[in-house]
Amino acid sequence: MTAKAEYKVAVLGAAGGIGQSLSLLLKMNPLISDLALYDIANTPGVAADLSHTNTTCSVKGYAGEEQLADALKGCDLVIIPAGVPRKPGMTRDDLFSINAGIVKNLCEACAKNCPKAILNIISNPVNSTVPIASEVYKKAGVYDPKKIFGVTTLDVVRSNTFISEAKGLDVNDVDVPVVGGHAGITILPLLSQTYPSTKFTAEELEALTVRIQNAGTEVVEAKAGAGSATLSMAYAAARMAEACLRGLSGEAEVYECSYVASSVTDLPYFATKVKLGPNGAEEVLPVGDITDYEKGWLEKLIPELKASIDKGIEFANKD
Ligand SMILES: NC(=O)C1=CN([C@@H]2O[C@H](COP(=O)(O)OP(=O)(O)OC[C@H]3O[C@@H](n4cnc5c(N)ncnc54)[C@H](O)[C@@H]3O)[C@@H](O)[C@H]2O)C=CC1
Ligand SMILES: O=C([O-])CC(=O)C(=O)O
Repeated sequence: MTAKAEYKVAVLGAAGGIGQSLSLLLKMNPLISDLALYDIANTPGVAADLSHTNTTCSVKGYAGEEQLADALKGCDLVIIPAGVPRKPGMTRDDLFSINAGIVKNLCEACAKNCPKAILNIISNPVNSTVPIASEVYKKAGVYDPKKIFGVTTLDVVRSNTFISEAKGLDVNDVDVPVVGGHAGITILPLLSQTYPSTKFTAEELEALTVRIQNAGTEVVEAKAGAGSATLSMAYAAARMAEACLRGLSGEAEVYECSYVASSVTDLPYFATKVKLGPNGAEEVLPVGDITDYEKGWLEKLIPELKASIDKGIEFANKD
């Protein structure tokens, strides 16, 4: 099925490291008719630059809070990579003090100007920023749990890459579900569910699991103070955006792992595979059969993820 270019997508934080690369990938997506690039500054330049590429999508830059409403009006999908990235030695939770307020303000504007749009939240700590966004939408009376997604696609992209390299598989065939959240031990790759079915030794399991959990830090350390993953994140966010738009367009059987409102565990938010459709998250799939090794990680991650969720909910409701 070939869907037409008919969707308006906004990127909030579009002049940043992720924002610029992601905007380029979105400009190449045939499903998108209008791309709105918003940031506190520099988006007119990014938009002028991108507007010279000969793809169908039209692009416009919006800079400063007074232009945010116009950027959001009529949007089908809003992607949020606004906020500060990590430096070596920091955890994602160390970004909370700055990014929580940024995400809260941007989500207030989304709830007002495009309440029915799908939200893809990239800004860290995702484990807390998704609960913040949801609380903002509840307060505004427009909450729809099917529409708010924490972007954890990079964890899947990394798992597919590392496992295909370790096992000599064609990376295009490999699919590894990643559940839980998006920080340290809350990232739980389910290697026992690797497609195609693959056997791992205990040592391989431990090394791959820990590498996937620390892959963000691997990039932060390699960039040595110049930020965190931007190119691989833009690639992953473009993949998630495409899945959301294919779902909206009515395409059947579109799935991605994402951190969403969930009743799969006792936690109110949890990442598992999600079926995407015309209303957003049509179905949140269960964790499925997991090994004792994976159960051990799952037990360990629950209290940490709960604390991050509670922190986000408390922040959003504090005044
Ligand atoms: N979910 C995930 O898997 C990943 C998440 N991230 C997160 O994405 C975020 C962005 O990372 P980068 O692009 O590398 O950072 P960056 O610093 O290069 O870009 C961030 C952009 O946000 C903008 N910004 C700040 N306040 C804003 C506001 N109120 N409204 C609109 N824009 C605003 C800045 O002007 C800047 O252009 C970070 O929080 C980072 O931790 C990064 C990689 C992976
Ligand atoms: O590690 C970071 O701070 C950025 C991020 O979320 C990732 O690369 O997975």
